[in-house]
Amino acid sequence: MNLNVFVNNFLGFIQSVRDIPWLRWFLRFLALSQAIEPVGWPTSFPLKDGDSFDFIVVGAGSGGATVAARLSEIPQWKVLLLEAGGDPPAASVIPSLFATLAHTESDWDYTAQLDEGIGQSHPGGKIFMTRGKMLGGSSSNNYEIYARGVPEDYNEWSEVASGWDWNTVLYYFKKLERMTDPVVLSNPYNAKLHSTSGPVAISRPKANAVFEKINERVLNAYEEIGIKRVLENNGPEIVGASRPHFTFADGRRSSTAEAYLRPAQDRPNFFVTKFARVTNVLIDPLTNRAHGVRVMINSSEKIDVFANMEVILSAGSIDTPKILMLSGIGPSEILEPLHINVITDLPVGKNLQDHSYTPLVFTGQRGIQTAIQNVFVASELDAYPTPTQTSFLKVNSSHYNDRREKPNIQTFNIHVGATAAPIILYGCRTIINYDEDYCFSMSKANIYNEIDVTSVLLLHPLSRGQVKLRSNNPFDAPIIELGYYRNKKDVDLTVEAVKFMLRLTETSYYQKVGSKVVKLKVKGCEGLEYGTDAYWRCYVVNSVSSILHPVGTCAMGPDGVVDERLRVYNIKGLRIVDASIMPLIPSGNTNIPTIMIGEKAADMIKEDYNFTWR
Ligand SMILES: Cc1cc2nc3c(=O)[nH]c(=O)nc-3n(C[C@H](O)[C@H](O)[C@H](O)COP(=O)(O)OP(=O)(O)OC[C@H]3O[C@@H](n4cnc5c(N)ncnc54)[C@H](O)[C@@H]3O)c2cc1C
Repeated sequence: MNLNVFVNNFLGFIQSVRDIPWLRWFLRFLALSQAIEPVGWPTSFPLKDGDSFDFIVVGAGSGGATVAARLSEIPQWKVLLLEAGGDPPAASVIPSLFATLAHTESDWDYTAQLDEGIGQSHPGGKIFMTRGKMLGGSSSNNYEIYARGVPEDYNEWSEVASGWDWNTVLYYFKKLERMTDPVVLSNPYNAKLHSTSGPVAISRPKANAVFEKINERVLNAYEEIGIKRVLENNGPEIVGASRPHFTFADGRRSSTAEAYLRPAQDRPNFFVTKFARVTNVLIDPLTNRAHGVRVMINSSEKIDVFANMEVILSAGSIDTPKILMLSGIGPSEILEPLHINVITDLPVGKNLQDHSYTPLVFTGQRGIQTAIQNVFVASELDAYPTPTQTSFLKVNSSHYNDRREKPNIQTFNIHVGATAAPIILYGCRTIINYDEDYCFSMSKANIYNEIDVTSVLLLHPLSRGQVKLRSNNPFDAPIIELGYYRNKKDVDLTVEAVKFMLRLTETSYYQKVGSKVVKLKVKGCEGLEYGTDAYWRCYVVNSVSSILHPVGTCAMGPDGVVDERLRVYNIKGLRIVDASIMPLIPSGNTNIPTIMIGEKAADMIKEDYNFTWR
């Protein structure tokens, strides 16, 4: 047993007795020490020009690491996994440090564009579109919120792609999951939806007493405005509020690098090459068969490697469409002006859906004593750094004429003690790219007061964006048009949800502390009277940002890019396994649905080659 395995097992034990304060501190120390030690990740296979494999998987993220590791369970298959980045750094492994990963070498550091007149509080209408560039992809730098979506999401998928209904995908949600929360497991209604034997570790560790008290306060306030409290957000009740579960446990992030690649790395038929950036798929012009990929190794050497059976693209919702278009698969109106030969005209890059959000900031208690909670952030090194609550709700959807049984809004709240203003300013400017006026008005509110930053997320936008090529140079970043609010009904629903959440100031705790909604300086809304309908409409339009869930750019379905078995139309030997295949964005965060896609894809591929694996 190596040191990491031993330490992980030990941490698991300590997690179960973590109410004892000195043990908790010991746990944090160990979490940090094992993250710093860079052992346990797969070593990089030295790829050579002309090498051949059975399957080549491009991108080791939520979808790619999962499908590659599962395919390598068949000993006869030689599986190559190519990843443009390297190992996850310590800040990825330590659960509380995710915010420090933006703009590092582990981030693609893309910028997304808003349409003119939308999101004017972002200089130039630009939003930083962080994507993980390392083993585990965005599962290694995301914010670790655990969400599956609701049954209706997948039943709707199955209307365009058979075999993706809830009952089928639930099997894979359970297959991937190692639920460690005793509260969920001890309730029979909830427990039956969960599993304790999958690779992705899920927890909701008890926080310190100060955080717990704050969580209670916020959840009570939610109840007062009519959002009921539920045991968990992935249980039988599809609307309601709770503390979320997280994709970490035992002081360590459970990315797909951790959950799938580390356990599979010693298989003799499994090869992982890091710092290997694929520029295009090699397609035989006579047969339209994908037979390999062109790869840039260590930013210097360009080589071709070959796939006897299939190439699987798992580069994510931004890079998979980019690679396809550079390979001649995509809309002719984009490829032809760039002098790319069109092999097949498919709606690649279209149908981009994302969860946009509008932040609301509420002031809480005033006084230096509220700064105390910031001290406790350090004590949550192995867990979540702030008190955090999430809720799923269905606000009046008359504008949508929507009868579907699913939530249409998610809220995500982080509570920050007073005097964290410099950190708020940093996050607001550097991570999200709001302008100075906006960020100063937010951080100023926190100098003497604690604040709640409540993001109101639109779960099922009708608007669509698009990923386009900037040029035919594979090293140029693509154009990412988020397309928010192209359909005005999305504005209507968000305004309605924002107004609903404003009622928090009427609840007992918020009243007691004299809570106010912070008047953020939103560009474009200067002349409007605060609190009017016109004001909130302007606020929603111009303070919008991205929760970083782009999906759907290579959608599954008859009008899309892949069929229900994820095979690219008109091309043999080419599949897509990542968030880009989602025909509709689910009711919640997108990491776990993407891992589910990886699990199901692996089984479908095994079936297609007559290996049944259930
Ligand atoms: C900052 C952030 C916070 C988020 N928070 C949450 C959250 O709290 N909960 C949640 O559920 N979801 C969250 N998400 C979303 C979720 O993580 C993603 O939807 C999911 O990881 C997407 O998986 P994927 O496989 O499609 O892409 P990725 O996981 O991004 O994987 C793509 C992989 O392909 C590699 N790649 C790309 N191009 C190439 C190339 N040309 N050659 C070789 N390799 C390449 C990339 O480096 C990457 O490793 C967040 C995302 C981000 C970025």
